[in-house]
Amino acid sequence: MARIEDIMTLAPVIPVLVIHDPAHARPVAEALVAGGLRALEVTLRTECALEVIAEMSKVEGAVVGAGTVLNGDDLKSSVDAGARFIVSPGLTANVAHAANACEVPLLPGTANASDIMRGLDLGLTHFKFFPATAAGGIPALKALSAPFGQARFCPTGGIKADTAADWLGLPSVLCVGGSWLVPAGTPDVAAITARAKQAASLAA
Ligand SMILES: O=C(O)C(=O)C[C@H](O)[C@H](O)COP(=O)(O)O
Repeated sequence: MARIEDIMTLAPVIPVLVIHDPAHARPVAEALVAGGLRALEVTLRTECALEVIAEMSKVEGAVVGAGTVLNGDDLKSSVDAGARFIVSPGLTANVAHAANACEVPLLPGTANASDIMRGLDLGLTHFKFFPATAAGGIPALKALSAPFGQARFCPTGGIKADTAADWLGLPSVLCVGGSWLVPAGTPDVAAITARAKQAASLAA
């Protein structure tokens, strides 16, 4: 089983993907991998998300995970579809236990000290910080990182191409997540690869 830190350090940015058409899965994944982003988070926000996970998993170099995983059932169907890591907007014992049972790395969302302490109790040390900008931005994550020296984060929510580097400058941040790489609509693969290259070149 891979460790979540191995997934988080594949590249400085994890694209958060909302894909409405399974036909877009492979071109989008190929464009992102070509730009240097290998860990891809497919959110379970669309009907076809599990199919998209299966399709993207066929792309060489792609390490495809599921996002918006809200419970154990979501987690199990994502793993069955081929997800190699799991991202959740929050942290519940239900999802953490399901991840252990399925032996899949988990990146659960935390927004405050109590969330992080619940995660530490469950044996977790790597967390999403969500919603990063709305939950207080960089000052909030700096303050939260102080008492939790062992914790490492992937801030997500409101981060864009021009703010990612500031977050990546924090010692507790291994990578950031964001949906800016693949805007809604028919994918422009050249533009996606260009954005991915820019993101991949950021210092983690
Ligand atoms: O769907 C999930 O599992 C989430 O937790 C939310 C997403 O990670 C953010 O919505 C991405 O944020 P933006 O980059 O601001 O679009």
